[in-house]
Amino acid sequence: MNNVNPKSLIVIFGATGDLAKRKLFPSIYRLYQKQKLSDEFAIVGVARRPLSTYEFRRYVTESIEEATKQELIDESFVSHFYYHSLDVTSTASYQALKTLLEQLEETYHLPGNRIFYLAMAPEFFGTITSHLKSEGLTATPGWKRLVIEKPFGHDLPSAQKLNKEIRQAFSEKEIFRIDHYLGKEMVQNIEVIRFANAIFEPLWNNRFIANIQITSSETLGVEDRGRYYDHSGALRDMVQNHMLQMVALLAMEPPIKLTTDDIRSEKVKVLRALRPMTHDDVDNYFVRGQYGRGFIRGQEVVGYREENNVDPNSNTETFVAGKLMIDNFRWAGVPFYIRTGKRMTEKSTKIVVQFKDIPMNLYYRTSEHVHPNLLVIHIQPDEGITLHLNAKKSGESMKTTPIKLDYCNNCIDGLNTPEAYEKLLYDCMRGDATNFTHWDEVAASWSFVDKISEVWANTKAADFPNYEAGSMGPKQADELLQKDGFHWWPLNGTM
Ligand SMILES: NC(=O)C1=CN([C@@H]2O[C@H](COP(=O)(O)OP(=O)(O)OC[C@H]3O[C@@H](n4cnc5c(N)ncnc54)[C@H](OP(=O)(O)O)[C@@H]3O)[C@@H](O)[C@H]2O)C=CC1
Ligand SMILES: O=C1O[C@H](COP(=O)(O)O)[C@@H](O)[C@H](O)[C@H]1O
Repeated sequence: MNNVNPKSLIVIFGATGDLAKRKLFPSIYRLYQKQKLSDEFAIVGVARRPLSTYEFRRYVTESIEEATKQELIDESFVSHFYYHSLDVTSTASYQALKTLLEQLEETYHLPGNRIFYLAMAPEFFGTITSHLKSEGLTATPGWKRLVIEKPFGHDLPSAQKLNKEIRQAFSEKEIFRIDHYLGKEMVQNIEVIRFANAIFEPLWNNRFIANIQITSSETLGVEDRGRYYDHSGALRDMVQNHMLQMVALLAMEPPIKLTTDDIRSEKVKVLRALRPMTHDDVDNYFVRGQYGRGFIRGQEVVGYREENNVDPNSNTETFVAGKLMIDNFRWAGVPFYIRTGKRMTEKSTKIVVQFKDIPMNLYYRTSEHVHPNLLVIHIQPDEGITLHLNAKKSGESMKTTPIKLDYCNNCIDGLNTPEAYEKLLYDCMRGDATNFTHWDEVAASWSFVDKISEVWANTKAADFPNYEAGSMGPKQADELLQKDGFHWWPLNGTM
């Protein structure tokens, strides 16, 4: 396949914001360095503040230098960047933007392929797409694509409303809903580990797997996103999208082919097979937490309720643990435990697949306990796979000892492992939507999550804050597994 993208023009709405600065500009630069962009490309940044194109180029350069911690060597790169000041809520300046796009397409000999990237607050998504259409910016001789950031709605009804709005201007095939976890190297590796290895797929079911644990922990607090986060919480911010996407990839049936539609349709089936929570189930299956004061790497940090733009009596959860059951033939009876939170002990995303115990312990006289086999998929910061087995303890007669077979992905690729946004942008430019979420996945995820948020919205969490910053969350999250005879496997590799 040709590794260079088709000639296209990218319009970034929200070009002066945090996402553009930290993720999008550095990713475009890396694609340029790797010669994955066509020689002729143009990027137009859009935001309200009045900047000249010269000032914007300076800003892009600084953003990239800050992100890559290197001086931007290739000056010609930023000469492809242009700026247009516009308030997206008013149609007044869309015509001038249209003229700019047409001029650039002429200058760069572009065939009219346009990517509209909405790196802006979600309340603007519907307005922007409607104005793009009414002002004629979507009427282009080439293809058009819309990249849309999360959150995609706040619940199912708002997501449906938003979807209806953007579908007035873009078809489902033209919409690329970003879930940046799907761009992570080891998340993409889940399919390969499962479907390219004869030893796993036969065991990948309720006859051999005891439970699956997915943890995504962060040490950061809400930082400067209190205004958004206090209305969202961890359930909407992390579970509805990233966590459920990982569940879907782990649990889906092998797709007929590795095409976008085949993979997505298998993922949707999993999300639809999630056992819906009844009002009474929520307390038994889900745990919420909110951090109080504590220490992160020896530094004292404030509690969630003391953060900027957070209600001092906030009932918003910054931690969620849950037990999901997938009611289908393959997974009946196997709990999928998920856990995610802010201000936890360490920054780590890991999946642990715990296999069932051997039917009988032949070594009970010499080894009281034979360690369960575990397959650990390290998503971040270290990327790799560890298989936990048992072997004979050296020098001892038939005594077992746990051993690990380790594969480290980023030890080989090191800093060259492409960043999630880099890969997703590249996919979008090539029109590959596999690692973006289809509307059906979004809808099924909201249906599941809405039941939990409804219950939580109507019941105040009496014990908030219920975990200390720097800990692994409230004790109820441990009890969730203890009730089933399991425990969370530690993240630091000591099993
Ligand atoms: N930041 C992150 O790490 C992540 C962000 N996201 C999502 O990405 C999106 C953007 O987030 P983020 O970059 O953090 O947001 P910021 O608040 O940092 O940036 C918002 C951008 O929108 C522009 N803007 C605001 N109002 C208008 C308007 N009326 N007309 C034109 N431009 C406007 C702002 O520029 P100006 O003030 O000059 O108009 C700014 O460029 C959100 O949907 C967020 O949820 C998702 C995952 C991670
Ligand atoms: O989407 C989000 O993800 C980040 C965590 O992403 P990661 O790649 O650093 O694991 C989270 O901090 C943020 O709250 C959420 O909106």
